[in-house]
Amino acid sequence: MNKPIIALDFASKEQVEELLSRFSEPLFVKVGMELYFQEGPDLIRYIKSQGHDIFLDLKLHDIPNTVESAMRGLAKLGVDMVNVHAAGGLEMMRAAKRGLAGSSTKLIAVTQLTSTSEEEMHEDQLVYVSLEESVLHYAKRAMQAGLDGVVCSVLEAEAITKVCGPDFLMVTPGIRPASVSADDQKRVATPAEARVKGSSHIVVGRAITKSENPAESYAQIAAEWSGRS
Ligand SMILES: O=C(O)c1cc(=O)[nH]c(=O)n1[C@@H]1O[C@H](COP(=O)(O)O)[C@@H](O)[C@H]1O
Repeated sequence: MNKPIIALDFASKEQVEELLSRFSEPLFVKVGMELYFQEGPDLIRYIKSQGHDIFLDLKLHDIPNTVESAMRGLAKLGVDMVNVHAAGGLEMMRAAKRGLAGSSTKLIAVTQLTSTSEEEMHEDQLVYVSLEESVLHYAKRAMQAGLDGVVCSVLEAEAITKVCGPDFLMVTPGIRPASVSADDQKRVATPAEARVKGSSHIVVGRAITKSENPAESYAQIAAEWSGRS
């Protein structure tokens, strides 16, 4: 069972140090735009020096040439996973993969954000299919482009496995233990539901980082995710 990925949605290295100081084991952490835009590659090198795996979540979405060049730069950081928006298209995803050639960094594509409801997808994107159909379409395109998997919600995981097979990564944010508020997330599920529905990884931010005792919350979530509780 892969470790839960902790979303380090912080504004500074000091906050990262404070959180990491509460753990004694190697973690899988996610660095997103908020943190990376303020602390940059030095922070990535720092987290790696502490022995943690990193998902660098910058959700690239641009013309293929720009994405390929950006990925060539990110490949040098030696992170474990990066992502693009599947909405950037098949050619953009292929370009992203070319940019990572020679590195072992996994590349995944965001399908529909877990903060998006079906109604919002219709209104904002004028995409008039079901949300699951849209996510499945993006998953198929990501697979066709040779990517390692997708970011999706737990609610679509079973349908994606049927089409893309069990080895295709399904990294699922929008994870909330039963007692925790959904905040801005619309398509949420518990760690246990993620296991049952076949997620390969869960991403958990606020349920850990805003908790009174992050290490204890992490341990509870990891136990539920792995079926030990
Ligand atoms: O790519 C992501 O990581 C991502 C995709 C998505 O569809 N939904 C989503 O919530 N995320 C990220 O996952 C994390 C979820 O954080 P919490 O809602 O606090 O658990 C945030 O860092 C989001 O940026």
